[in-house]
Amino acid sequence: MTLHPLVLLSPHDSQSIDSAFGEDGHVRAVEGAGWAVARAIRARYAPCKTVVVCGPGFNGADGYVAARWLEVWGWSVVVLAVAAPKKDSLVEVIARSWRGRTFSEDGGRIANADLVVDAVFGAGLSRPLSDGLSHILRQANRLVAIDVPSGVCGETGRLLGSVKKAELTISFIRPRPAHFLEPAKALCGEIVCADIGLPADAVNEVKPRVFLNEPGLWLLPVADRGDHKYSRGVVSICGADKMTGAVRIAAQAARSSGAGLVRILGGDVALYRHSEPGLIVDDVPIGEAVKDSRRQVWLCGPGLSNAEVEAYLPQLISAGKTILADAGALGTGAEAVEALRGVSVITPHMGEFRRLFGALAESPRIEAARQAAQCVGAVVVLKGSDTIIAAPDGRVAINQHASPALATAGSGDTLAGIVSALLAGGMPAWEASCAAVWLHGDAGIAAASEYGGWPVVEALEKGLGRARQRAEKHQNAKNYKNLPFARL
Ligand SMILES: NC(=O)C1=CN([C@@H]2O[C@H](COP(=O)(O)OP(=O)(O)OC[C@H]3O[C@@H](n4cnc5c(N)ncnc54)[C@H](OP(=O)(O)O)[C@@H]3O)[C@@H](O)[C@H]2O)[C@@H](O)CC1
Ligand SMILES: Nc1ncnc2c1ncn2[C@@H]1O[C@H](COP(=O)(O)OP(=O)(O)O)[C@@H](O)[C@H]1O
Ligand SMILES: [K+]
Repeated sequence: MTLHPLVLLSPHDSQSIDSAFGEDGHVRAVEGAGWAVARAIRARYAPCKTVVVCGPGFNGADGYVAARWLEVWGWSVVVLAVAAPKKDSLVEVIARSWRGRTFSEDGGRIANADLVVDAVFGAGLSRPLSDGLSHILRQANRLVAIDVPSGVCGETGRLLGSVKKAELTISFIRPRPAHFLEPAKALCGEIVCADIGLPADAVNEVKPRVFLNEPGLWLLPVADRGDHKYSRGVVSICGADKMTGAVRIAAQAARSSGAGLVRILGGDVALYRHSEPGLIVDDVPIGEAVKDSRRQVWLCGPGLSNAEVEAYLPQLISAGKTILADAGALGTGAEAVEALRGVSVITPHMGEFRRLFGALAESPRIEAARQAAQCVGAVVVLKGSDTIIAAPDGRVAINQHASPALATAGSGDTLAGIVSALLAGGMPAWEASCAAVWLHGDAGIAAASEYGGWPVVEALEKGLGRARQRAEKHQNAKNYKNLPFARL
């Protein structure tokens, strides 16, 4: 068994791996890690005056090994040991293998260095970085971080103190969630992940819950000769009377991402009937429509007022439909959360999330999404530049495949349409949501390149067919390409 290439290692996973290494294996792992750091640096910088700032734990140990290699290769290196390793510890043994110049006080060396390597603390930081340490690192002109810039919580991307931005961050085995979560993401620079080998026993011990959202994490159903419109899936959308644009955008997105049939029920029926000819528009009571067993998947929320949501949502839930609740269906407070029980997916942006879950919105986004998913019993797609897709069973995907071109009104309706189409195509809720976020991002990237970075929302749906094609091509690939980090 191997560790899935899209796993992101939490500090807890990392500790499981470390315990599987045993003492000898751990020394080899640190040697491998330090060597990888030195190689990544040598590949990017010319030999220069370098200070490696080492902390008391294994992050520091990686730093001592990297210092040793850089010096072997003729670099001018000094170590600044900001905290000594614990007496008689493995880190102390590894630190002794560094025979070069070592200082315990900065004495202006950092400010005068061409390059500073931050080997102070790793991803499992347990308490805030002291002001003294942040002050030392902040003086660096160019900084390379080992594992994470010190002060970053590897699990959540939260900052535990004032953190200096790195140009390059080198991590091991698999990247950390923090590398792709704001605010830490913006401070990591280029991410490199080095393969330092994995003890055989470790794979069974690691129970990964966090993944990078890329094709291969999920499988889209592929077109089949025997397809018919019902096998491709039917999406029904609750029609709005006033904000009709949101409904039409969602409907077009669902059609463009593979739904066999898209129907709008109610709202401004006359207007919908005069919009796109490929839509079916129904003017029957919701109680009637839910009796049709082919209409299992419903999108409820885009463009809807509170009163409209109240007229649709309870009936859909009691009919046992597969529901995506978005926008208008994401009301305020505990009652609104209660009203959502029974839906499969919710897609809040941060404002909607705060409205629904109040104080939970102050937690780091990954924690907030995970807890909200457990609370509602639905997949939570917490939208943003680092969209998080959390399942009630604790799985979380972090999406990087996106573009700021998506920051345009109606873009969320497009996403809701895509998720609905994939649910109707038979994908489970978490996989459908992850895949939809990726397709949405891919369409955004393509539209940005076609329209110089500033596409209107209608441009997104045009890119969805191609986005799906790209995902289908990559989802079976064994060697993952185009990932948002380099491999070493
Ligand atoms: N499996 C892998 O992925 C591999 C990982 N590797 C490397 O191991 C690194 C993780 O090592 P690590 O566990 O020793 O943690 P690290 O941060 O170096 O030190 C913790 C020490 O710092 C202390 N301390 C904490 N916070 C503090 C604060 N604010 N202010 C002051 N002190 C503070 C803390 O004290 P304590 O909380 O115990 O009291 C403890 O003594 C990882 O980042 C990577 O570089 C590779 O070598 C090989 C494979
Ligand atoms: N800077 C950004 N980078 C990547 N994606 C973004 C960015 N800004 C917004 N998005 C995406 O665009 C969509 C906007 O959704 P939403 O705020 O609901 O818009 P609307 O309500 O206008 O349809 C979300 O999927 C979000 O993740
Ligand atoms: K570090």
